[in-house]
Amino acid sequence: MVAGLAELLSCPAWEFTTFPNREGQHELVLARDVPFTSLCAHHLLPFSGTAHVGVIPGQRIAGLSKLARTVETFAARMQVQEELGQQIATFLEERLECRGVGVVLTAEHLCMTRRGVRALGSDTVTIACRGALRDDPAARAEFLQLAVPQVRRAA
Ligand SMILES: Nc1nc2c(ncn2[C@@H]2O[C@H](COP(=O)(O)OP(=O)(O)OP(=O)(O)O)[C@@H](O)[C@H]2O)c(=O)[nH]1
Repeated sequence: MVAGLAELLSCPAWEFTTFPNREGQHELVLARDVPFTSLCAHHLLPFSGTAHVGVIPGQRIAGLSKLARTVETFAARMQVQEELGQQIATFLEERLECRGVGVVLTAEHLCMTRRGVRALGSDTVTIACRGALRDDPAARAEFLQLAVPQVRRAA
């Protein structure tokens, strides 16, 4: 497990409010376009963009703001984008004991667009999926179609 993640799992800075899944919501719940800013651990320059966080609930439903709070909490560290997505997915999977988690991050890295290679206008998309959103092709396709901006625009 990533250093510090175990500590956060047992003691987040905010209440991770959940509700009983009384009506059997075992379909996708998706928080889209959650803005985030983090700091590139290598260059100490910001990278920022949007997160799309999908959950297929199990016995509990997450308070919706807690999905965005999870993104904010992990983005507050110095990060590598791939690890940020994986940490969010691991945290939600563990806390919610849900059937699936998917995290799509789209971000501009200033270390890549404003210095170095200066690839102005580029962004980076990373995907971290667990459970049904990783292993069930239909569930994964539905999640990505609703989450990924390029797919959404084409639809
Ligand atoms: N799943 C779900 N959650 C909802 C809905 N409406 C509101 N919520 C969430 O219910 C939760 C209530 O959590 P609390 O911790 O009591 O609320 P809070 O202290 O205002 O927390 P923050 O909104 O995170 O500041 C929040 O996460 C809301 O976003 C809904 O229709 N579905």
